[in-house]
Amino acid sequence: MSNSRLPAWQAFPAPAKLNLFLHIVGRRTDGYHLLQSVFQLIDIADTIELRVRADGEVVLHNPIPGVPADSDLTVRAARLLQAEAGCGLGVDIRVEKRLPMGGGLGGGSSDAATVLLALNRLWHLDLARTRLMEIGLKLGADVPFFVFGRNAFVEGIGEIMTPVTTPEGWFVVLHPGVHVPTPAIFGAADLVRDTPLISPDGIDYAATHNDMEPVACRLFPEVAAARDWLAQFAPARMTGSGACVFAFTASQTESACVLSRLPDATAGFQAATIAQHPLYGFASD
Ligand SMILES: C[C@@](CO)(OP(=O)(O)O)[C@H](O)COP(=O)(O)OP(=O)(O)OC[C@H]1O[C@@H](n2ccc(N)nc2=O)[C@H](O)[C@@H]1O
Ligand SMILES: Nc1ncnc2c1ncn2[C@@H]1O[C@H](COP(=O)(O)OP(=O)(O)O)[C@@H](O)[C@H]1O
Repeated sequence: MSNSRLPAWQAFPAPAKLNLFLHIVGRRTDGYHLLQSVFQLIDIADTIELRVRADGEVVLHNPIPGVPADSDLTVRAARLLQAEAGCGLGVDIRVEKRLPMGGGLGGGSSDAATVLLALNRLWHLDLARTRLMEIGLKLGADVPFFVFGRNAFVEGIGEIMTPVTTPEGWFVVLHPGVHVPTPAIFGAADLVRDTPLISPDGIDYAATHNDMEPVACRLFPEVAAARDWLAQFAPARMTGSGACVFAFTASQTESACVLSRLPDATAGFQAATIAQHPLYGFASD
């Protein structure tokens, strides 16, 4: 095929999430932890560019330094979808990373979900959302949420979803500049694993917390320092297994004002809430 006959690249967003709270409520027999959490979509995103190939190959054109192409969640998502749907088409992939890796913002999982949703359309698979969520769970516990595509009360290890309406506004998000390894937090002896169950109806956010936060703050004082700086302006907590911390503000002006006071050495950004994944319509219900 000559270059002029190649299909065009198409760009698709992969938004981040914040865990507005994260309770650990038990443990499965295989050691995986059972959670209750509200996952909130925000409008900062990676961009995934895709171009369909007729030869069945899945090719990542710009691997992330330190992540071999075969391990990249975008490549793994495309190959798993090919296998599960019995599809003979392939895809060229380019990933423009904006979301810090290992920040608790779900970047890798969102990249994978965007590949599943976009290829569902580009490969004309027409798989139902529930089927794509099942496939996504094989890639990571956060992937089903992004395929679900709406802010949700999430249970199990990340596969049970109840849609929730969350307050609209702006978050200030700080990256403390450390990498918190998720397995180290889940494996810690002092991790609280028996927080009482709550109901998704009428959540009192002030009465919630992130069970992983005290462990992350003990292991990485930088996380505690970032949270405590932010807490001068608004209630602040950690997302997921860290390292990012966030605070909610009602307006962009307010979040910009907090960011303007951020010490030079600390990385931070603002992001607005979104109610629905931009590729929500790419799977049928
Ligand atoms: C806690 C969350 C909340 O969103 O953290 P973030 O990754 O977003 O920070 C996720 O559920 C993280 O799930 P996931 O992203 O799949 O975790 P991984 O890094 O793949 O898991 C690493 C290890 O943590 C343990 N693990 C993970 C998920 C879980 N519900 N229970 C566990 O015990 C397992 O030992 C697993 O092998
Ligand atoms: N496309 C990808 N983007 C980010 N991380 C990826 C990707 N593919 C594989 N990974 C791996 O997944 C790990 C978790 O990344 P990420 O999802 O950004 O963090 P978190 O789960 O804390 O939000 C990374 O450290 C990296 O090794």
